[in-house]
Amino acid sequence: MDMDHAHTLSLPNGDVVKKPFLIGVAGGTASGKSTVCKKIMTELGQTDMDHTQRQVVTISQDSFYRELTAAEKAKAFQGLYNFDHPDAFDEQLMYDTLEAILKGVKVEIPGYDYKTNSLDYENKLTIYPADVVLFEGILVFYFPKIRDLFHMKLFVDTDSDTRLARRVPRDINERGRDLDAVLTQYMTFVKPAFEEFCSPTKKFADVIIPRGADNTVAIDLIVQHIRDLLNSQSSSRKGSSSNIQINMNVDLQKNNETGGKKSGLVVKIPHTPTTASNSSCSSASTITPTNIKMGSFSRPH
Ligand SMILES: Nc1ncnc2c1ncn2[C@@H]1O[C@H](COP(=O)(O)OP(=O)(O)O)[C@@H](O)[C@H]1O
Ligand SMILES: O=c1ccn([C@@H]2O[C@H](COP(=O)(O)O)[C@@H](O)[C@H]2O)c(=O)[nH]1
Repeated sequence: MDMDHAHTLSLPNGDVVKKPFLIGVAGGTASGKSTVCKKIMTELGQTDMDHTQRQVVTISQDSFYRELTAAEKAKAFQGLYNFDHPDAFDEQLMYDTLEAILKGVKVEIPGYDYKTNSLDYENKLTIYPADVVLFEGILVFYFPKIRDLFHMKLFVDTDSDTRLARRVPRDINERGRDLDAVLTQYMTFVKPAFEEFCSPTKKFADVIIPRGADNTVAIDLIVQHIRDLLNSQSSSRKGSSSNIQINMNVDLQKNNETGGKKSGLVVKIPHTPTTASNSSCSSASTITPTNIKMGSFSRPH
């Protein structure tokens, strides 16, 4: 199989399949990862579209939890199972599935039933070859092999009080939990695991989104970037030989240096976009006001 440097794969039989652009979306529990992904899909007009026709799809890391034994399930019901430890996930299956998606293969992924703490094979999600795939979850940047598959990495950064305040009612109302179990699980596993495994992965992000889905500036920028990407893909399918250029390495952190008074942005755009991966943006023009620092990076492979 011949893999070109743009966005398609040429199969030995001459067929050409899409090679998706893979975006990882990490962040603590209830930080707003799914909501951010939904907003991105909606703004791109994808949610009303037949799922076989979508150019952007979202999958959840929760679909890769390991099956629990009966004893583990009994613990889980009392909030005494650690779903926030990396070992709770099937890393190999996650990797193989993302690899298949990147090769343009149609894959089936189970849903997840939080009420029974188990994978839901009745509600499988079929992922058709798509242009952009969003993969969201608490530990999507934890595993180095998986982290390296992403072409772009977003971290949804919502403060822990807000996250707890969202998680408690969500787990009670939507995930069938009682208050005692939710708080026990949070204090025993969720909070310590966030500090140990999730929060340190923020440093791998290309874009940090403070306040999650409320941050419309960040989401609009990301959406615009994806639009540019999809446009460049469709023009390249029409015959252009240019690679996809990604001219963002955005750090959407609060601007503390200005004491929060000036919530401006600094957008640096390279004069001449290059394909050098992780290259710094030394000769850049500056657009203000913004609190975004942009470098440039390009699609790996
Ligand atoms: N910006 C927001 N304002 C208010 N509630 C929100 C916001 N973002 C998410 N929520 C709510 O918080 C809960 C967790 O959000 P979700 O997007 O599912 O987070 P995650 O995918 O990170 O667990 C959900 O009930 C959701 O409706
Ligand atoms: O059976 C389960 C599986 C997962 N969890 C908790 O879910 C979150 C991850 O989902 P978010 O949507 O990112 O919150 C994780 O913190 C697990 O503790 C669960 O409680 N039960």
